[in-house]
Amino acid sequence: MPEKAPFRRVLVKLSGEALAAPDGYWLHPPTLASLAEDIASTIRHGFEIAVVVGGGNMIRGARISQAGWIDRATGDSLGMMATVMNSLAIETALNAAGVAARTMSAVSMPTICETFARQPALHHLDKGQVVVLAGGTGNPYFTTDTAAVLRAAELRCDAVLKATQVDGVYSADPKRDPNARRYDRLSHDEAIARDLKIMDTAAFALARESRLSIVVGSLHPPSSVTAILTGDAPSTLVAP
Ligand SMILES: Nc1ncnc2c1ncn2[C@@H]1O[C@H](COP(=O)(O)OP(=O)(O)OP(=O)(O)O)[C@@H](O)[C@H]1O
Ligand SMILES: O=c1ccn([C@@H]2O[C@H](COP(=O)(O)O)[C@@H](O)[C@H]2O)c(=O)[nH]1
Repeated sequence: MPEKAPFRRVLVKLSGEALAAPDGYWLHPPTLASLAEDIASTIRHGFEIAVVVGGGNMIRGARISQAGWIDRATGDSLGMMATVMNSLAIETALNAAGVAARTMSAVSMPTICETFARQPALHHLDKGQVVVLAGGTGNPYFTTDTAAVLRAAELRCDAVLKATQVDGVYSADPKRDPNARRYDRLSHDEAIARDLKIMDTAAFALARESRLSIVVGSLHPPSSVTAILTGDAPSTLVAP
């Protein structure tokens, strides 16, 4: 059991950009290896980990459909497939780091990975394996933030950790507003009412309904998934 953290089973939401080179797109093997080592360290600290990864290093359906050559639903299908590619890359890096990991996709691809089903996923987690949940919710017009909250609720996680580019939730986007101030803690109601765009409203609303805590922190050193979960790096807690 972790010493400082009040959580044991945590769903880690990684943005797709977390898998890319600092100034690039696609997949960056050294970045993947260091991410896998970070997750391996959380397991040594006693956490049980599920992972959802976004697709922003490859495709976002809303963005590519804006150009007009592809409709939104098809663009979102491409985005969901990007998350499967990212998930398989993380699974590979985790296995190389000595962590048993398996990808389960909401979009059925039986020759490539398991299809997501709740009971087998719970079984894998109970055995201490990392479950990498691919394909978002399996439906267009959603995001992987919403998928993360959905799966965390289904898989009895204690919290979602959104590991991202910034070290918490701010009063405004800190990349745009230098006067934005960071919250240590706020409620789901406050996050929704203040339209704090760190996660989409659907994700916050589902977390509120499921009474699920969301922790937001940075992936950039000296912060890390492990440091956030052990309380050794700053973060914001969104909780009832
Ligand atoms: N109120 C806010 N507090 C903190 N960050 C904010 C806020 N509003 C917007 N942001 C921005 O949100 C970004 C976090 O979103 P991030 O790119 O990690 O997720 P994402 O868009 O879900 O990624 P992906 O699509 O790859 O999963 C931060 O980099 C930050 O600039
Ligand atoms: O449930 C979902 C989740 C995701 N998508 C599509 O995938 C991309 C990538 O996900 P991000 O959360 O933006 O990183 C997203 O833009 C959607 O196009 C989806 O359709 N359904």
